[in-house]
Amino acid sequence: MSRAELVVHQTGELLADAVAARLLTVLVDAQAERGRASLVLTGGRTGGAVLAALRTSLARDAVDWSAVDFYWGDERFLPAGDPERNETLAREALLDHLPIDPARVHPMAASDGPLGDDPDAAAAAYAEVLAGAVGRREGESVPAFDVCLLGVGEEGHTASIFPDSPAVHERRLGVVAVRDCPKPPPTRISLTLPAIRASAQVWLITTGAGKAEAVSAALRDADEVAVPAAGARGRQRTLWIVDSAAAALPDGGPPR
Ligand SMILES: O=C(O)[C@H](O)[C@@H](O)[C@H](O)[C@H](O)COP(=O)(O)O
Repeated sequence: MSRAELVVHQTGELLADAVAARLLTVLVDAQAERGRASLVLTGGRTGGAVLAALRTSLARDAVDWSAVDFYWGDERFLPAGDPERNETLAREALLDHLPIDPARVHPMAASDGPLGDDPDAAAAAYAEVLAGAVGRREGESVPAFDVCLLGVGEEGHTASIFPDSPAVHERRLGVVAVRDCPKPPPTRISLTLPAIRASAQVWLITTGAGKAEAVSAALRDADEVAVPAAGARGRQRTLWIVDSAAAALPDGGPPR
């Protein structure tokens, strides 16, 4: 697993544009190398801002969007189209504006879909999607995502993996149902840390002073059970991309 690298941008707006630019470059390079690319999307404010910045980027169409596989790191287990779903956020901010191949968009199940209101069935179904995905390495049950975008919570959660939760202790399954989630809504589907760690690159993107403690703890190699975001590492690269407020500890010092 790669060591965490810190990238600081002055403001949240600049961060969104800079992550969009960085993402476009990685996707173009992946497609130049093998004709396709795969991206794991995240929910949350910061994740949404990056998608909007991608939509308006002048270089947007340097990517062949019909050859990108889109996945989600987590999803709120709600009815299809619910404004609180990360899929709804991604479609409105970006996907509805791109010439994507609908067959290459892989949302996590909604609570009113064919699987019914059963988050365990939804998690198992998503694990099947990953197991059959292109780009999966021999013997692996999860594809080597080119980039896994992740948000970070103030207490150090990432995706829907919260401190000392069943999800953070999961070592075998790649996708789990999450119940009684401290961040509403309470029921979610989430990739686990082993699934996240199958990624070539993991980018944790966060802004605001409220995240500074979590950023600092993770960059100081906090235990992943206490700070799940600390366990989100890519095989090739792990980037913590934050704004100045999230990079500065209350005493004004840098995170490390
Ligand atoms: O479904 C979700 O809520 C997200 O996946 C979650 O992990 C989010 O990314 C973080 O809580 C950060 O959210 P903000 O960027 O809004 O602070």
